[in-house]
Amino acid sequence: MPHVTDIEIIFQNIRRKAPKIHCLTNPVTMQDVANLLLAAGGSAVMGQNEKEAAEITGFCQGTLLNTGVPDEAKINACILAGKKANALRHPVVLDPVGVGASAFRRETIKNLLAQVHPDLIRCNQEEAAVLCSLFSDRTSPRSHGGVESALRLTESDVCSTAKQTANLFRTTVLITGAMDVVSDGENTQLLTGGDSRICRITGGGCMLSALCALFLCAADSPFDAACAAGTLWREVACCAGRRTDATHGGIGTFHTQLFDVLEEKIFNTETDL
Ligand SMILES: Nc1ncnc2c1ncn2[C@@H]1O[C@H](COP(=O)(O)OP(=O)(O)OP(=O)(O)O)[C@@H](O)[C@H]1O
Ligand SMILES: Cc1ncsc1CCO
Repeated sequence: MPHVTDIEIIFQNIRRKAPKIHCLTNPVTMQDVANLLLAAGGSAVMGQNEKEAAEITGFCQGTLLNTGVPDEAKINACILAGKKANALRHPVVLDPVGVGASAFRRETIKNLLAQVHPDLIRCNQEEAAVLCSLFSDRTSPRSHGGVESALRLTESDVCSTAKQTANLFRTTVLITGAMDVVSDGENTQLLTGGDSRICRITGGGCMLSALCALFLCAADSPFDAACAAGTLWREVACCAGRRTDATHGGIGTFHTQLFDVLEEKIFNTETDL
């Protein structure tokens, strides 16, 4: 896990650079993703028409390929944006939402991964297992949870899956769930804490993927960025939960508090949360 001062340096870089992220995302969580990036000190440009995707990538600093609610044109736009970002050496984050949910998703995301190199894959346990099965002889999970994970891996299995995914795609991976694991194939880091109420709002993972894209624009390596973003998002959920309890709030309060706490952590590090 990055040292506190390393996280502070990432925060300073974000505040100074205000990175703009080209987000190819999904209509379910699009507004949360845009607001999260603004709360965290960056900004979003949503553009997923094939005719403009690469052009928009060119003036942004990072690229988020969230394949939720896919169609052919959207995946083609992801490929165009991803290739352009690779050519410019801009960081690319892939969030392969529900990749196991249909043959169409498996085929199109496999095609995307054959043409675009993500610097970070942020996914849940089931999505990681399905990705591995696409490019190895690992068997695909037999039942799937749609966009949620039907898998509940042990700590040692999730660590070995993270390492396998990182090695297979020569990248860094952040697998989320009851515990998170970051691996670049050599280093593996477990992240714990948080608040399980995050599973009762949609987009907890989509927002984290956007935060990772922002942190990749401000950290020394994808591994440091993923550890810092994953750790921060769990701390944010924990503080949001405490504040929700203190005001006897429900899941709507928790959702709103995620944005308030994130903004305070990045812009007012002196605040006692
Ligand atoms: N049981 C849990 N307890 C605490 N935090 C959790 C738990 N499960 C997931 N999280 C956290 O929720 C966030 C989202 O992870 P999750 O695995 O739910 O992503 P996802 O399935 O891609 O989400 P979505 O599809 O809703 O965007 C991560 O920060 C993760 O650490
Ligand atoms: C529910 C849902 N379906 C596609 S994307 C999404 C948001 C959480 O990933």
